[in-house]
Amino acid sequence: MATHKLLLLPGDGIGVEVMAEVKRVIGWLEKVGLASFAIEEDLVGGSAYDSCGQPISEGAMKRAFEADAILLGAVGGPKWADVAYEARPEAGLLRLRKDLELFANLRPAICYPALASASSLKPEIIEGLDLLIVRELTGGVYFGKPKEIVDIADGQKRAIDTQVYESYEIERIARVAFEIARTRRNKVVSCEKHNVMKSGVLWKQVVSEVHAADYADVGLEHQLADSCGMQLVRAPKQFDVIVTDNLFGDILSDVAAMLTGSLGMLPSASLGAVEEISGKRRALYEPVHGAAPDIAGKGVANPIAMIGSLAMALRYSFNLSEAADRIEAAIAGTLAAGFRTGDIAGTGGSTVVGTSGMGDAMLAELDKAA
Ligand SMILES: NC(=O)C1=CN([C@@H]2O[C@H](COP(=O)(O)OP(=O)(O)OC[C@H]3O[C@@H](n4cnc5c(N)ncnc54)[C@H](O)[C@@H]3O)[C@@H](O)[C@H]2O)C=CC1
Ligand SMILES: CC(C)CC(=O)C(=O)O
Ligand SMILES: [Mg+2]
Repeated sequence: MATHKLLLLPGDGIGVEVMAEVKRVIGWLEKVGLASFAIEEDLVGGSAYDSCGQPISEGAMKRAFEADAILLGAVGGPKWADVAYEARPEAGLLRLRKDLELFANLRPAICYPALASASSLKPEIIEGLDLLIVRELTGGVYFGKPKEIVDIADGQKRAIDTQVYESYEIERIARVAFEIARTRRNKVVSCEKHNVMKSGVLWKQVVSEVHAADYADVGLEHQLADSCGMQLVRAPKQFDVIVTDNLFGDILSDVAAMLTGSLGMLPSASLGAVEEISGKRRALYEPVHGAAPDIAGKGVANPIAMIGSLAMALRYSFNLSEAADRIEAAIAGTLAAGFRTGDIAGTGGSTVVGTSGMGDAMLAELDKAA
């Protein structure tokens, strides 16, 4: 069996706590012979800043380039609120995404049957929900220049962020969305704001051109981002694949997370281009949520998004679909058996557990099915 190079970057806050549960699942996969890993671990975010004065060290970046895949917990927290902007914890994650050219961020939102009542929406609105947000991850306003705060007249200041998209960036993310849609329900909604933003005008035009040229068999609808947010909470099951830019994708995926019951449920994969000769692609897997300082250190964080991110790594980076299926089935089984962390506890009839208790339940479920 091939041994895969896996870099673990737990990060800060609950990132460390949920990564601890993933390590146990990795140990289980190796124990039963479903996977073999050469594992390295390093710092990112505030923990890296505390150690070396940077949100990611050059050594960690080298390891990231050498890894077959990266698993990242989460970064950030109030401890680093006064750190220089360039060295803030989030800058470490943004550098990883940009330098590794991880332009395609897949954020699936699935409502597990057992959690239909955990959502803030009525069960009938979200039962059976299975949508995928394809978020452009290396362009747009998160990276556009200029990005600054400058002094202007009369003691006033001006803050500038710049939304920049070039057509090749839109084309490649559109292709990812159309390709994936063909393996699902064959429907793409492209989301931008062409009514007020030039980048939205180009986005809509390029997506339409790519569609007409190569994907006319796939359903395509354009929605303005604000309306798309409204539709996500009005009738989320209308969506199959949503393709959108970096900022709108960030916001809409937090909304989609709550449809499934909690931010603690949503995994993600950030993928680079497929290399022509090796067929490999750079990849980083992380939960959609952040470091959750409000619950960090309490042992109550939901590890399912992090464990689901491992399942995505097994599927997308290592072609270990049996191992991925087993983990995803264990997530569904654990929820069906009534185990809940506080964020998805709902009312009555369930066993409320902490982070490691959810890990225990997941391992028991994996053992049961082994
Ligand atoms: N990918 C990353 O590393 C991300 C980092 N952040 C950073 O995290 C810090 C906190 O940001 P917030 O806006 O509070 O977002 P957050 O995602 O950390 O938390 C938002 C809310 O969701 C809850 N939550 C999140 N994950 C959970 C889990 N697994 N189980 C149970 N509850 C969970 C939190 O307790 C909190 O109430 C900031 O520094 C932010 O920049 C935010 C989002 C993504
Ligand atoms: C750099 C991250 C903190 C941005 C974010 O919220 C995300 O990617 O989900
Ligand atoms: Mg976010």
